[in-house]
Amino acid sequence: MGSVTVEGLGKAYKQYASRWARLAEWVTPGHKPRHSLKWVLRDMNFSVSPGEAVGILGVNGAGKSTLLKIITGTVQPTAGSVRTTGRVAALLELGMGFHPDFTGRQNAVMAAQLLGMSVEEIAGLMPDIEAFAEIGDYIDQPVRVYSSGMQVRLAFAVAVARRPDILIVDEALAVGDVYFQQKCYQRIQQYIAAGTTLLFVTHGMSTILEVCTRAIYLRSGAIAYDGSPKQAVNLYQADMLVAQDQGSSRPEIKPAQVAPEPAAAEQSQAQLEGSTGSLLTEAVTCVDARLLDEHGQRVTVVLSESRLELRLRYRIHRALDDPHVGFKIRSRTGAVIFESNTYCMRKVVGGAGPGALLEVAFAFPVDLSPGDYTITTGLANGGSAGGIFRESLSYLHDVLSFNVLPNPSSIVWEGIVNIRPAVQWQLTR
Ligand SMILES: Nc1ncnc2c1ncn2[C@@H]1O[C@H](COP(=O)(O)OP(=O)(O)OP(=O)(O)O)[C@@H](O)[C@H]1O
Repeated sequence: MGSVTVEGLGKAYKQYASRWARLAEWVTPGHKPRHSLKWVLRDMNFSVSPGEAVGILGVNGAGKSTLLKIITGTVQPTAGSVRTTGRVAALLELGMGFHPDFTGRQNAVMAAQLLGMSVEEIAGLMPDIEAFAEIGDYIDQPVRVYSSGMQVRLAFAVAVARRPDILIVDEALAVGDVYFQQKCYQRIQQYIAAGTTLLFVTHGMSTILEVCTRAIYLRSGAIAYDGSPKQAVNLYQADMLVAQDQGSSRPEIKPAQVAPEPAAAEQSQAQLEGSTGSLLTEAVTCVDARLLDEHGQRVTVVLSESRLELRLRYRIHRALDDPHVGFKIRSRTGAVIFESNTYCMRKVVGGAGPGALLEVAFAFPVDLSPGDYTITTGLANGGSAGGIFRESLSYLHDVLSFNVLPNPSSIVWEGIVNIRPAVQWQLTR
């Protein structure tokens, strides 16, 4: 179950010198060819065994999407063949196949039927689809009013409602927000552990390294490497480096973007309602959570190696003898990159009574690689040397998110944290 065999695969598109050449070919008797063939995939051979998680990488235009579309049957090959065994679920293009005038629920039913599910099975899975997509009442609105992120949420929820034998994902997750991405990665990893085969296209190198057991590196429509994810990523990055040296495809560096200024309390509460794993008690309310840059501006996008400040405000409703506040930063895949709190930082906030307002600011360097991160915050009472608090009073899971952009003067090449190594060398000739 869940295998893919690709033999002698090739794909060519017809290229015409002009629109008229296409028309001329069509109208001339015998359809005299006026096109040349552009081969975008050439002589591909590989097989994927059940349970493998295969990343497919390559620069823009290398042929990744075309390969996945041929495997899922939405594009026909010009040469060769593809065989799959088992149930395939694919997430290729945004809301692919969704009808804009039908509601999310109707589209979900149709999409699930296309995946081979029966009406009864879909009815049974619908609560799970709704819960996973987290789009609330929008499920009964026509898809044309959905944001692109909502479409991805629903499409992914349907694709993974039942564990497929083969799951094919093409960058689609990059559209969703970081909270949803983490949830998707967790589901993907559960399914891989349960035996699902994964074919995964992404430009996120760390994702390939974290999720995949094997990687195929495409260069100009042909397999340049098939093997360890690490080696594939090395090759890809070496090619990118050459391209950058030649002045092309250098990543665009944008200035820090300043977030609009909504009432932060509303933002955190709204976020909170949608987030799972949060803890709310009547002892305290988090009335504000925001990220500020070096100029005191609210931000959601920052440059690697700049500085950030996390500012939190809590209204305290009952006497607390030893309150402490902490936060953790998580990566797109949900891994905790850093966690600490005022207790671990050897700070005594001091007792507070009902009605008090506690404001805490954590300032830190963004020594992180480019990518998406979330922040989870917490307030507890009564620190202990064992690291466990007497009472946890507020825990806002993934209450904020931010995106780190590459800094042109940064030394980071890949990874998650920038450990700023010192370097020394000696060259003896
Ligand atoms: N319908 C089409 N007609 C003509 N050429 C096409 C068509 N679809 C794709 N191509 C070409 O095939 C090549 C491979 O495209 P493909 O989308 O598979 O690349 P990719 O590696 O997925 O790129 P990206 O990372 O930008 O998504 C590109 O040169 C593209 O222009």
